[in-house]
Amino acid sequence: MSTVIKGGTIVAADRSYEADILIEGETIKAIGPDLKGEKVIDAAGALVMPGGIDPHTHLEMPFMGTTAAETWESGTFAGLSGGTTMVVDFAIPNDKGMLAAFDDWYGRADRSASGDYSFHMCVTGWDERTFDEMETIVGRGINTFKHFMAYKGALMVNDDEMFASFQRCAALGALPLVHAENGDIVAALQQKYMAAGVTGPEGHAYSRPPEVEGEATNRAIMIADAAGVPVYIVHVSCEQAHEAIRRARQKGMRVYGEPLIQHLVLDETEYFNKDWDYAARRVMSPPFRDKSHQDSLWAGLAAGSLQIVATDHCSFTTEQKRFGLGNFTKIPNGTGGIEDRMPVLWTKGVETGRLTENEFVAVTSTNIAKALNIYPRKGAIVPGADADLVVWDPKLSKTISAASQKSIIDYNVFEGVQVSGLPRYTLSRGEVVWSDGQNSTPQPGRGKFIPRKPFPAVNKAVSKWKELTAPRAVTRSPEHMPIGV
Ligand SMILES: NC(=O)NCCC(=O)O
Ligand SMILES: [Zn+2]
Ligand SMILES: [Zn+2]
Repeated sequence: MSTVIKGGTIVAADRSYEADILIEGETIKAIGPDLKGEKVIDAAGALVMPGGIDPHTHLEMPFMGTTAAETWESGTFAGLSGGTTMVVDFAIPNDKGMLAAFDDWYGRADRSASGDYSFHMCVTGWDERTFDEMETIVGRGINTFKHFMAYKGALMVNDDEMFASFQRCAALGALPLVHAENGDIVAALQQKYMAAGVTGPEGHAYSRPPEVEGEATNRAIMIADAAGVPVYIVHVSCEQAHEAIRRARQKGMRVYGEPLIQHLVLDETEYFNKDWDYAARRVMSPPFRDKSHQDSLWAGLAAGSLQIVATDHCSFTTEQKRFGLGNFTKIPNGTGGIEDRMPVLWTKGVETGRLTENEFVAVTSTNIAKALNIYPRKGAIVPGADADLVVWDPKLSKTISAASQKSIIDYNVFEGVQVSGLPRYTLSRGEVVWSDGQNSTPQPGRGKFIPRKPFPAVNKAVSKWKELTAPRAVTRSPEHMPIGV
């Protein structure tokens, strides 16, 4: 079966141009004028872009004594409705280790995902089994390992554990990811504010100030440099963290920075809302910041010091958030955004002139595919690529509302935000899986695991340079040595 997408403007990360796209089976066959296919998709007046990739989700994540309520079925379908055709979720090893975690995550995604997916594997401690299992995990198609510098007593790793894991990543051609917040300081500040009677969601924001994130970001970067490996900092929320990334990149270090759509658009005043539920629903780590930090993140995306926009979609119901009534440290951390990332970024970014349409494609898809080593199978409109495509209609608009969303959560942190720019159609490997106004439904089990090979180039370059510039012993001939000592 062949399909042609007709009459649209292709928007890629590097340019925009008018052409049709011919799809055969699951992949792009040809790009050019006047192409013909058995089925025609109308893209007149629309932009055709690579499907969005959300590199940071936590679907059905067991966390803080509960499990994120957004499921693989609802989450991936919500993503497709907003133009996201692939997600990368975080597998968390329990006592049974990484291989069991992989099987667990794979089993649920395989049964339920409507769109394609991959996983990052979390490193939550360090021992011989972890060392060995990392290699097996790379063999299973995972090239990224996540480290939490926060969540003391749960997921947090210390510097020595992180350094050991980063060295292992370097050896395996894998990329370490880091949640950068100083977990010791956060734990101390949590106690301080609770003791002072600040028990509501605002205490969450007070206990995680930007300095705590900036310090940890800088430390993670330095540890990666010492280990001779690139590093990817997730959910960069503030100028302090952005500054550390900018500084490192200026020195030639390979550091990637990922702000979230939430941090770009929502600010800390959300936590001061008089309605406890309203504020608690917005509790996530790092917390929302003030407008000056938002300006820094937008500038970073335009300047290239930040390259990726994600969601960290980790959605809990209001009932789950209420576990933290009377103690903000018990409010499950996480917010949603998978459905709204692309429309909100388009509206607040491209429609305002903060981003070009090509930068939009870069930060929602192409840069991510490159950073995760699945380019150009994903993130590109070229012959041979998977036909994951969005026919994006800049004239379609809506007001975001929990009442009409595809996500199964009972609220939406973007409630009331007006967006213009939405998918007219979303295609996943050649099939229309979302069609505006047509009652599209989830197709659980349709999504495929996308294996990701180790990095051939960047890790090799970093370790080669490290080796060339490594400190070496000075060779001294006997006449330059003291005698008789
Ligand atoms: N971000 C957040 O608050 N929850 C999800 C887990 C994480 O990424 O830290
Ligand atoms: Zn995190
Ligand atoms: Zn996360």
